[in-house]
Amino acid sequence: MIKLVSVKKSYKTGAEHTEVLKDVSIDIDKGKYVSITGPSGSGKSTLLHLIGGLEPIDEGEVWVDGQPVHKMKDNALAKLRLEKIGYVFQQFQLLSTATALENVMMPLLTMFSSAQIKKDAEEALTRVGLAHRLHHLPSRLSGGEQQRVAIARALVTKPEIILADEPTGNLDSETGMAIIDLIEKVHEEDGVTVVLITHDPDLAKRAVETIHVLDGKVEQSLQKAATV
Ligand SMILES: Nc1ncnc2c1ncn2[C@@H]1O[C@H](COP(=O)(O)OP(=O)(O)OP(=O)(O)O)[C@@H](O)[C@H]1O
Repeated sequence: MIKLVSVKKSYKTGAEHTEVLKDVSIDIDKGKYVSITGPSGSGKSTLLHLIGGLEPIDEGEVWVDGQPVHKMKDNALAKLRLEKIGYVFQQFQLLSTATALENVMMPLLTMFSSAQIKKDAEEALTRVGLAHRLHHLPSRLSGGEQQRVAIARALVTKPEIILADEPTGNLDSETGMAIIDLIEKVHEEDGVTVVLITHDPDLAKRAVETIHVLDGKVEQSLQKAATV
């Protein structure tokens, strides 16, 4: 489902040149639940951005569902992202002036009629336990509720892949665990491929495989005691 072949990625800021990923190859099968771990600044978010086609690579190949992300033009990439990928971020990234319902309707705006969009968004919010919060602005929701809205927004297009960048990073441990339970439920029920960045070793162990990022290289390994 996701394949990176000998990928290199660096950033230039003024005279500074940071080589973030040096020679990265990974292979994630359809329906797998994979965690990404590694020290701060090691390149975990960069790796997730490359998988999601959010940033260009310097060298190598990125394949998502058989499509060559490294060769695709902006329009084709936008279509791939919309149809295949749901993102969940640490900072929720909700539009503050839009209600929960409007935030979840947004990814669908170019796709369907308005009645269908509203129905799908309501269903997604109901699925994450927020049927009673449809018309709340993000500022009137708790952190955990805001992350549920973000998950509903990721799910509303029925993606095959969920990319989650530290989704529990801004939440207390109990709320964070409820969010992980929700992501795992979606993974199990829908067979969605999940790639999740986490600093928490216990959370990382719940995935079937772990990709550890260190010094620009990655090591992909099976969990010995995977629970999911
Ligand atoms: N757009 C950018 N421009 C310049 N440098 C960048 C950019 N994005 C990331 N970097 C640099 O690339 C390196 C890897 O960043 P990245 O965010 O991928 O690390 P991370 O492992 O996700 O870190 P954290 O765990 O702290 O979120 C860092 O040194 C960072 O400063």
